[in-house]
Amino acid sequence: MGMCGQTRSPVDIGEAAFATSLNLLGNAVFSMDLADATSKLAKEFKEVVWLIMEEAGKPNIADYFPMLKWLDPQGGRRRMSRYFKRLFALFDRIISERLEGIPVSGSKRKDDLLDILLNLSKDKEDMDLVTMKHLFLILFTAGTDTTSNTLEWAMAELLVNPEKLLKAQVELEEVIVRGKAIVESDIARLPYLQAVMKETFRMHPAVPLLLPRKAGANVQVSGYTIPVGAQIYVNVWAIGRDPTTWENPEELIPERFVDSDIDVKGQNFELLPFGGGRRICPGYPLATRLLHMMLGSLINCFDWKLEDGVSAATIDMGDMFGITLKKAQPLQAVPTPRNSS
Ligand code: HEM
Repeated sequence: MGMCGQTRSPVDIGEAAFATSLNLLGNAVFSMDLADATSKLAKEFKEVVWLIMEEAGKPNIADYFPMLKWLDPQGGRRRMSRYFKRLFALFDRIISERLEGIPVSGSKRKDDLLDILLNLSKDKEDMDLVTMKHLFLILFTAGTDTTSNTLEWAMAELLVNPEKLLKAQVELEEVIVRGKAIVESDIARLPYLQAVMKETFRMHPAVPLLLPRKAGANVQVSGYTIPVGAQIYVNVWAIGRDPTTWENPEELIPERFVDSDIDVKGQNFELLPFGGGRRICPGYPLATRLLHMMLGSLINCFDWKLEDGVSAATIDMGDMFGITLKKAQPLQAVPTPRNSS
């Protein structure tokens, strides 16, 4: 980012955010920098997680015509099992190096998730290596793309609404210092930044239909019968843009969340980007912290403009529907370092 700032060249915001999320998760789980461009293992890891997310987002005709499932007409299942094998081979390598006591290069490891699970596995039979690897799989797939897509949308919305970007930057200058990265303890003192994040969650929920659920019994909801066994999708994208709930739902108005009690913890049904109830996203406390820190730091350390030839009027703000809601055209933006005041 700093280099792009010096050469005034554009940054692919989604890609930078993906690498950052992978790096933060990699540190928490394995004490490893999985975005390290010089590490072969990190490169392979990043590539496989990216391929899995790409594949998971592709529409599959067999989902609409289940009798075609066994045929795997688009080859998605075959490709996905190849990617899972590659990722599990990487997990195997990381786990066996840890068991053999090989130190993690360049890191001061202290009770990361892998250590905790390995210790747990000594007493608990059901915490075996297979369970661990599946847990890592879900953490890395559920935690990276969702976070990076949300950050990309937040930046895109601020770049097409420069007056909101300026307002967020002014708040940061007043509360922190201009040009400084923000830390977790700063977040509580930045209500406008929090409101920008909530507005982004409302307009661009990363998992637009949540994860599918199955009705456990026949139920009546608003006069409709939902039969036992039916697959249920909750369209939080549509809920976030419902004009009977939100005034001017297509506009970015973070102010609607300033002095409002509405939060993303599953209690306010008009804003459910992380779902709710027993299956609410377990990563939401981590994701919200990461997002505030990433967005706050990006806009406090740099001024931003859209790449040459693109303006707020011409930028493509369309989304690409997949398992996560991605910006169809990757956001390219040019940073200029902001000097500390
Ligand atoms: C902006 C970031 C994120 C968003 C919007 C998001 C959203 C969601 C949603 C909507 C669900 C399904 C909940 C439901 O159906 O009620 C989910 C599940 C899940 N998320 Fe997240 N998530 C994010 C980040 C993360 C992170 C950082 C992690 C972990 C590191 C994570 C781990 C998980 C896991 C493990 C599940 C499955 C839970 C289960 O099946 O019970 N997520 N997430």
